[in-house]
Amino acid sequence: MALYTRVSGSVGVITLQNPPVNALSAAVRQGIVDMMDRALSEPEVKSVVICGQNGKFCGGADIKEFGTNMSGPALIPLIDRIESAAKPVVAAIEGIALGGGLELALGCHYRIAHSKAKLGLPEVSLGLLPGAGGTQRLPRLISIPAALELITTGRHVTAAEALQLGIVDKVTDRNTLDEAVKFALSVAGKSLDLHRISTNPCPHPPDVDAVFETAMQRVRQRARGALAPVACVQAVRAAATLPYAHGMERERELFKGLFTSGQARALQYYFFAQRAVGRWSTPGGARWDTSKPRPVRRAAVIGLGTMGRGITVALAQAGLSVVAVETNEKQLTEAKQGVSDMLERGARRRGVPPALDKVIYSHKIQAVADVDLVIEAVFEDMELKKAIFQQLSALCKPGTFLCTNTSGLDIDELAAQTQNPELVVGMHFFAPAHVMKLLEVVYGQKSSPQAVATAMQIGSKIGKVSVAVGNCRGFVGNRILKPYLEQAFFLLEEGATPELVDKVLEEFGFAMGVFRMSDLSGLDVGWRVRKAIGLVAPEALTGPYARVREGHRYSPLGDLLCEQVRFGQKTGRGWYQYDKPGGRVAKPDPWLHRFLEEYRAQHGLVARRIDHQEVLDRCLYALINEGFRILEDGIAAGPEDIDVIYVLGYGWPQHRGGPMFYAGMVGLNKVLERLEHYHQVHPDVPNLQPCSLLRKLVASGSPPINKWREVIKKPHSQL
Ligand SMILES: CCCCCCC[C@H](O)CC(=O)SCCNC(=O)CCNC(=O)[C@H](O)C(C)(C)COP(=O)([O-])OP(=O)([O-])OC[C@H]1O[C@@H](n2cnc3c(N)ncnc32)[C@H](O)[C@@H]1OP(=O)([O-])[O-]
Repeated sequence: MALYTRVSGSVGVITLQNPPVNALSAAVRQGIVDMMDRALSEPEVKSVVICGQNGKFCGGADIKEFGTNMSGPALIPLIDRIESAAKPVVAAIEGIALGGGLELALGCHYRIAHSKAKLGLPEVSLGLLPGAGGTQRLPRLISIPAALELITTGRHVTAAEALQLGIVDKVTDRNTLDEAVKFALSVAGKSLDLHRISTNPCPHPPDVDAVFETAMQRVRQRARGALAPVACVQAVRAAATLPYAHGMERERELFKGLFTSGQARALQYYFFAQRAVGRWSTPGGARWDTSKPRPVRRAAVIGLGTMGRGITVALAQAGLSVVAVETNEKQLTEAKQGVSDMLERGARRRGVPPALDKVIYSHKIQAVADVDLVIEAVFEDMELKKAIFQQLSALCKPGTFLCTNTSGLDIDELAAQTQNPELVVGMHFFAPAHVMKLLEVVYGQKSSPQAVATAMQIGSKIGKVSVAVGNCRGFVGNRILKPYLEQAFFLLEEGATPELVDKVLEEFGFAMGVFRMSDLSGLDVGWRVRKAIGLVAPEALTGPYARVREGHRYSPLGDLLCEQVRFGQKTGRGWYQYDKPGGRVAKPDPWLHRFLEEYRAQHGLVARRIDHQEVLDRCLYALINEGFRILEDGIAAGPEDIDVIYVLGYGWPQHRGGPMFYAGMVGLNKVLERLEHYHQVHPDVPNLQPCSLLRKLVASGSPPINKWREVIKKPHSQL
């Protein structure tokens, strides 16, 4: 809807009304058309202002309408009509002008923004390009290089930057609508010739071809198979090389191609999935809207290794006071320097003072006595963690939430060490903790709804996407990782190389193949966990049972590499070789290829040619199968939780939506059929046996992903 009022006698004000972000739904578009007609036909009205209600100009096209039968007036002619109006039209931008919202503003003759407003064309992150003239008008207004950068990254700019770039004519700290009305009065009757952006030529840099070539190279490198960034460059090129009308045709054609691509669907699903995870629930009935978090003013972090330092920085940057505890004096001294450096670097980047005074350091655990919440981030060792939880339980003031940053140990076992297990919850950060957007909030059998709600709230306060998950080995992310890694190892045994497996996964769109990723995160981490749970038995490494554990196929390849102190990048050798310890450029290692050959010979394995499809099928479907088990077990409340975790924490390509969405796209019956096939070939690999929920979904006619929850019915423990 849009509301019309007349102010100061001669200014028609059109207010977009569609909470929460005034998206351009059919009703809003119709409202704008009707109200523009009215403003243009009233002789008393000399100029027009368009604004949005509740301090938000417009969040763009209504994404919920995509994929439905879109009705109502089309956006492009609507914007053209505004631009060609004989009366000046001023956009009063408060809050946001994003996507179609900014395109609407670019159709206006003038733009006034509040100093706190954010502007941008983020369509690329939805698998689209600005399809209502944005790719043709923005370069005409702010130059090709600047427009390319904004459109291909989807970056939001502040009002100050928008002014500098020339996107807006004025920035104000006062009431934006009042300022826009004043401005509209001042420009009434003046020529609009220079202010119809589409009629202006597109300014050419002298080296225009080189500009586009560089932009194309950059997006191809970053895109990892995503179509939209490439199409964005092509559309801006059309602005530079074609007259406006033809450029618009090209924009429409490219937009259509993207709109109907599976990638746009995947990215739009992912957009809503990121928001859906905030509406968390647990099998015990705790929910986001009924569980009240408790305010946290002071937090403590125990253990200042890499994770603890990152968590301290994340908390301090969000304005929380942090007591940072490290009992090892040498480590404490290093951590002080490390945390301060990170805070200073972050502050420089964000143009704010560093939050150095938010952190108090101590080498005594007693310093936590007065905090509201503790995050334990010591070494991944159950006995050590148990001892710390016992101490925390005795030391902390009543009601302090006790959280652990374990990446997979049993939350209930830790909670059992405390007097108040309901206050214990997992907060699993991902390295580097001050950068990575994901937080798994792990509830145990006894975690109270308030503890879960508080951890979720802290997550959003520090800028994370928090996902509430149940307690099991590895929680969601690391549990799913296991069968994926396992398949990669098996493929090596059967004849593949790390290079082949990584190439296939990177071509699929993963940020890094499984072996390069293992080298980066350190092979010793998983080795230590496998040792702790008794999987690494030195005497079994060469014997007949070297490749069997608990009756199932097991690959000791990772263990054997660790025996050779090949821990990955940190030791300069892993699945690849590096120039030096800490080196980052992975090079194929002839030693490793020989080692694989000897290993196969030793175990009577005959290498075969493995094609790309098999690598992809086995790695991805094993992972997806575990995802279905997680849903079946109630460890994740819905497929969105798994997808968000996998995209944000494990480098799954966003434009493929996440593993569960991908399964739906491929077709659940195909996933089932392929798993059945591979399980038949490898009956000793239980992870390839299709999970019963997958069978149930297929038997129910493979419903769309938003209907899966209806099929998942499970018994659960109570919170
Ligand atoms: C030839 C064909 C021509 C086609 C024309 C194409 C036009 C154009 O180029 C395409 C577009 O504009 S594409 C669009 C380009 N625009 C974008 O990409 C902007 C996307 N939006 C954002 O980036 C963020 O939502 C904001 C920064 C706006 C607000 O952030 P925040 O304050 O953290 O709040 P929050 O939690 O994020 O959202 C609150 C609620 O609003 C909901 N919602 C939001 N936007 C929506 C939309 N456009 N729609 C519908 N709903 C939208 C959101 O789901 C959530 O709902 P819930 O039910 O409560 O969960």
